[in-house]
Amino acid sequence: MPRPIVLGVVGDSGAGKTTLTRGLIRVLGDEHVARLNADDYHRYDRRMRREMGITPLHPECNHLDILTQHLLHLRRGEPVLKPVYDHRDGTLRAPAYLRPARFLCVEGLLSFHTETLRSAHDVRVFLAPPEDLRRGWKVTRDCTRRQYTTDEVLRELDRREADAIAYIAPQRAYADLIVTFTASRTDDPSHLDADVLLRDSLEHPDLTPLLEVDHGGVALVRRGRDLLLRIPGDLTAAQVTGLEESVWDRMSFASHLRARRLGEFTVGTSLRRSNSLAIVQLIVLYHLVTARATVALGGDPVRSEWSAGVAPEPT
Ligand SMILES: Nc1ncnc2c1ncn2[C@@H]1O[C@H](COP(=O)(O)OP(=O)(O)OP(=O)(O)O)[C@@H](O)[C@H]1O
Ligand SMILES: O=C(CO)[C@H](O)[C@H](O)COP(=O)(O)O
Repeated sequence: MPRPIVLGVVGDSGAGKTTLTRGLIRVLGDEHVARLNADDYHRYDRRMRREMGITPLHPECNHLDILTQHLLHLRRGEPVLKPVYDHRDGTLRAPAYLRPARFLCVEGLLSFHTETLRSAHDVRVFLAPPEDLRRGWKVTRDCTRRQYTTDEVLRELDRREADAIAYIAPQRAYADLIVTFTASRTDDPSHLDADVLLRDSLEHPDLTPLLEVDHGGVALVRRGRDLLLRIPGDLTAAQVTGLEESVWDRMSFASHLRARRLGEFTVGTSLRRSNSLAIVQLIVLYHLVTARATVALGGDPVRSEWSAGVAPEPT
């Protein structure tokens, strides 16, 4: 069996890593995806972190060495016995087996922190929503699913600020795609705009022909060696379908995946849908299935390291 294709999704807590990944797993099929959440590699539980005054964003608060070993095993197609962190009450639990599959989706706060970690990923995505949006997302999520009060989440966010700047933000320089959802036209979370910086470290789908057709304000702008794709949150259903069809047409070898829906997310416990999220997920999906096709034919996905570590221009 060809080796698994490894997707890394990095961003601060509440930035949307699980939301992006969940849709991809639905489309690829649960049975074909091994999912690794790097939160499981926290060195200390919630109570110990509080007593020690350390935040989960600090590299010392995580077994990054073990995470690295496990990623390399999984990438070679070997199972691992991984630690388990339970977000419902902030405790460490008994370890669990994770078996490799066609794709490995890794969500993490610090998965691009070292060169060895970075090079274990075929596709690297960094999520960078504006702070006010992320804080709102985290408060709602932590209060509904992680047993926190609003005051506790806000205090915790303040405590983490320095580590977020020191350790989370610098990782964006190593991503192939940097995604920023913004509430510029409306606060409705189903209609957020999305900016996707397509860095030249990967060969992205050629989206230029799309822009010859009117896709309702979708724009592709050059940013140095990179391209910025701007997706307005208020596209009509027909415009979205046209745009999605154009990307699907560029991955005809994955047409069997086409029927499933992308773009779903939750607010608290209610299920919603976002077209801009669906389009972002489709672009990531393009990279996963393209890399898979390359590996299946005995090759290795091509990566240009020219821009790795070079801070991208601001959007
Ligand atoms: N693209 C999006 N559009 C609308 N809402 C979003 C989007 N991404 C995330 N959210 C909201 O933010 C919440 C938190 O997102 P999510 O759980 O995916 O973040 P995360 O990065 O996985 O967090 P953590 O690292 O803390 O586990 C979601 O439950 C959802 O309400
Ligand atoms: O930054 C986070 C990523 O999910 C979490 O806050 C961290 O993993 C600790 O979890 P919890 O707040 O549930 O104790």
